[in-house]
Amino acid sequence: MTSQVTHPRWKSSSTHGKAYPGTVKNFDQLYAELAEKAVARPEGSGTVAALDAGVHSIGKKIVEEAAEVWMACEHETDEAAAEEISQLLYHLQVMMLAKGLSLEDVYRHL
Ligand SMILES: N=c1c2ncn([C@@H]3O[C@H](COP(=O)(O)OP(=O)(O)OP(=O)(O)O)[C@@H](O)[C@H]3O)c2ncn1[C@@H]1O[C@H](COP(=O)(O)O)[C@@H](O)[C@H]1O
Repeated sequence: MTSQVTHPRWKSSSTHGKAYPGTVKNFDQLYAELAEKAVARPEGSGTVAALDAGVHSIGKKIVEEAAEVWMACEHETDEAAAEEISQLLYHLQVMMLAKGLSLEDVYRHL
């Protein structure tokens, strides 16, 4: 049987940025920013350093962040859980770039 999860905040929060301050970026915008950095390679970019470290290192970071998401969701505040989830999404995007995968490559499986 398929279980359905419902959460009141899914209904009340905007998915189009209206509920957030102007500085907040969405998933596509972050990917575009990281893709640009991968090419321009600005000094001090953690993304460039992560890409240079390679797929193995990025993979380890993803596993670490995934564990932090799990722990935060079970034992910490919703805010902490949301922050950990954002970090996991970031590292997944870094892996996509390392592998040369576009957003469309991933989205077509959703
Ligand atoms: N959204 C993120 C982001 N989320 C997570 N992280 C990285 O992931 C780490 C996660 O923090 P943790 O506390 O879990 O890990 P940590 O063990 O303290 O950190 P490390 O020692 O492992 O780096 C952070 O320290 C960052 O290095 C991010 N790094 C960058 N971004 C965004 O990516 C864009 C490009 O960033 P730069 O490439 O650094 O310019 C900017 O918009 C940033 O805001």
